[in-house]
Amino acid sequence: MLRSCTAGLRSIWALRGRREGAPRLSMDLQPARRLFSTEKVIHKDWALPNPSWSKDLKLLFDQFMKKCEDGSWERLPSYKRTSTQESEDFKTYFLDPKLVEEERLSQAQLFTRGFEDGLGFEYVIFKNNDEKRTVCLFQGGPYLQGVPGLLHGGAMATMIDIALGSCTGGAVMTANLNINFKRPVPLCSVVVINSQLDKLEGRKLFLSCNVRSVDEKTLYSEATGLFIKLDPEKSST
Ligand SMILES: CCCCCCCCCCCCCCCC(=O)SCCNC(=O)CCNC(=O)[C@H](O)C(C)(C)COP(=O)(O)OP(=O)(O)OC[C@H]1O[C@@H](n2cnc3c(N)ncnc32)[C@H](O)[C@@H]1OP(=O)(O)O
Repeated sequence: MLRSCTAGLRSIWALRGRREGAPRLSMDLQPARRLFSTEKVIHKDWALPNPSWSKDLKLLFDQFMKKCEDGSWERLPSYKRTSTQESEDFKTYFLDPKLVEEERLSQAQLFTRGFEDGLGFEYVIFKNNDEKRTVCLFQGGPYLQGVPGLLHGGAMATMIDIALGSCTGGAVMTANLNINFKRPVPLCSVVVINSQLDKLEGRKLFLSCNVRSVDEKTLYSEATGLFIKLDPEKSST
């Protein structure tokens, strides 16, 4: 595990070195091309393998991609920024434009996707629509440390929230999240989050999940969540 983490860090440093050189090169580019490359970063799908992914993560990814071939499972793409349509949909609920300046909003991005490759949240979610469940493959990088050598519980809570939320679809918000942390998660290891929709009651979605090691022998956490479908008649702010 330690070796794969060190190897991961080495490839991260290699990537960082390359990226640090990138702005100098782009100085020569025409503005239109610069805009194009920025657009490419914004629209990049981050739920795909990169050099920081460990052997375990790549292996599981390949297994689930196979399951997608007959259409029973789908890989959910993941972007740094919400699409214009999604942002517009959410504005229906959060109407007060004074809350966040437009300029700040234009810089906004999903914080799980704000890290350099391998340093933060590396994850991909697969969804089985018929069974109303998802599987999230997650590798927490070195910047997510809490207790030395271990993943921060808040990072785990974030991934659990996202994993549970991926079982819902549409405009929902987390109203309640309960987590039992049973075993600490080693930093840079891969965990599997199995989530399911247990019950739908009006606008309330009751969900649960468990977090296990790749070999399924270690149960790291169990959680339940309540998500509420937003009511267009109500403003939440
Ligand atoms: C559109 C396209 C989307 C695409 C998008 C893509 C985004 C790319 C992925 C990003 C993924 C990031 C995932 C981040 C997910 C967060 O981080 S969400 C942020 C954290 N959560 C919050 O800030 C929520 C704050 N709370 C609220 O805004 C409001 O309380 C809520 C949750 C919207 C509910 O308010 P409300 O609509 O007025 O509902 P309300 O009438 O109070 O309650 C409805 C029912 O739920 C019950 N209820 C409400 N809260 C609770 C509670 N805490 N416990 C128990 N019961 C409760 C009520 O008792 C009521 O029950 P019934 O009487 O109907 O039986």
